[in-house]
Amino acid sequence: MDAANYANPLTELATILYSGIETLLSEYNHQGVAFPLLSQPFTPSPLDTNSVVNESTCLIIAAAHQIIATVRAPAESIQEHATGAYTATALNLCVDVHVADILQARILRYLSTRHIFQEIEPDVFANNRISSLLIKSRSLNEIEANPDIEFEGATLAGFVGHATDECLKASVSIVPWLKDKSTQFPSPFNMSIGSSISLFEWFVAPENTRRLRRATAAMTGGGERFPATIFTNGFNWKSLKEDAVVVDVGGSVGSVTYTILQQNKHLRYVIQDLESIINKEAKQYWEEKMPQALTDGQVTLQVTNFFESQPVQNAAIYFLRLILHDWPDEKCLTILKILRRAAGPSSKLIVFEQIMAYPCKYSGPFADVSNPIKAPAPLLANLGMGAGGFITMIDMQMLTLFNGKERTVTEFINLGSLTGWELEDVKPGLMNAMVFSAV
Ligand SMILES: C[S@@+](CC[C@H](N)C(=O)[O-])C[C@H]1O[C@@H](n2cnc3c(N)ncnc32)[C@H](O)[C@@H]1O
Repeated sequence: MDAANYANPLTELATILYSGIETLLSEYNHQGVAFPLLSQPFTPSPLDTNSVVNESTCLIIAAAHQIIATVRAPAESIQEHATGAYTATALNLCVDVHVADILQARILRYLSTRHIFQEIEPDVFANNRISSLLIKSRSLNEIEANPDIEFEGATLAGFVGHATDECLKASVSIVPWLKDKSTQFPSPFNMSIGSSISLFEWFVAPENTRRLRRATAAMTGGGERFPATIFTNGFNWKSLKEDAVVVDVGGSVGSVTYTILQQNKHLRYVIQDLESIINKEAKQYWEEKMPQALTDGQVTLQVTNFFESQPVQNAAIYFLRLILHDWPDEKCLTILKILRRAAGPSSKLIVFEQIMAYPCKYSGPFADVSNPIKAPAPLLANLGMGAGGFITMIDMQMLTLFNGKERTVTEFINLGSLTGWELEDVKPGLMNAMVFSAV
């Protein structure tokens, strides 16, 4: 058939790209805010969570990536992806020797070419909007005097350190682990360290203390990257009566509880995690943020292993934020069964996680929240790198570290129905709030 009969996907992609850019710029204009420049350091803006900005950004990124994949020589695409470890390694060095803070390394040319840092004249580098996020919140003098504070408030530096150290080393074991059908190791990470202890137990060893602090900073701050409304509007907390109990299962320091508590002072909260987290990081977090919540009993920190028991019976709410994705199905079933046994008839379970969208069409239950932005053809249904990039990256990280996974809405429904929980509501958003009732 004559090629001229086909609409050229490149032309359609360019139309999506242009119209996305027009929408984006007109929203900034409308709000009276200048569009940020790549060459300027990052500063938070009220438009960071604006829904028009978010939607047009997803469309622009999806179209731009698809254009690049279409026009770039396929061999070049393969080579760039296959050597992604260099980007990771270069970022690792930046965080480890504080390059974003002092700007000295030659390796910066590699990153500047990928728009992380900028080379403003030969051999002179400066931070840009992207690299500025690696600057730690404490000064280098403060960190030298007290290395324990290195990652305090340094979310992205924490994420880079975690992703480019233990995750990168473990990723080398993905292939041998997948190929070895008789492996005794629960995950590629375990194969890389030659032991079956979980990442969380491994972090407890004294030589991994810095890694634990780094990963905790990434997780806590990772929580802050999601607007507070995901948690505060994910459920009608005001509908719960005075002193109703909310249990944050595997809550780490309890940063989600803290967010919910700010608007719901009428409730009581229990934050549960392993001993190493509860007795140190979590205690420190609450003593700094809200010490009276611990003394007056509004917040209880409780050492609990979610595979073994649930000490709080008949709570109004049990919630799990970013827990199920750490574990394979059979482990999730254990966690959910233990919660179901402790639950009363009106207890609810809330799972805060992202839902994995299919890159192809999906029209089953909760399809609207699974693919919230309608993707115009010829974009992928999950918007490719415009929306599906982050969750598929985290999915690989979960596979590497835990043999865990990001799940589709169907997979969440199935986990619930096997353990006595029925999915009754899903709130859309950057992260979804899935509300299950006990059946
Ligand atoms: C990905 S983090 C999520 C933390 C928290 N829910 C959040 O969103 O900030 C997973 C948490 O599960 C905790 N954890 C791992 N195994 C556990 C277990 N067996 N019992 C209780 N908590 C556990 C870890 O210590 C860690 O804090």
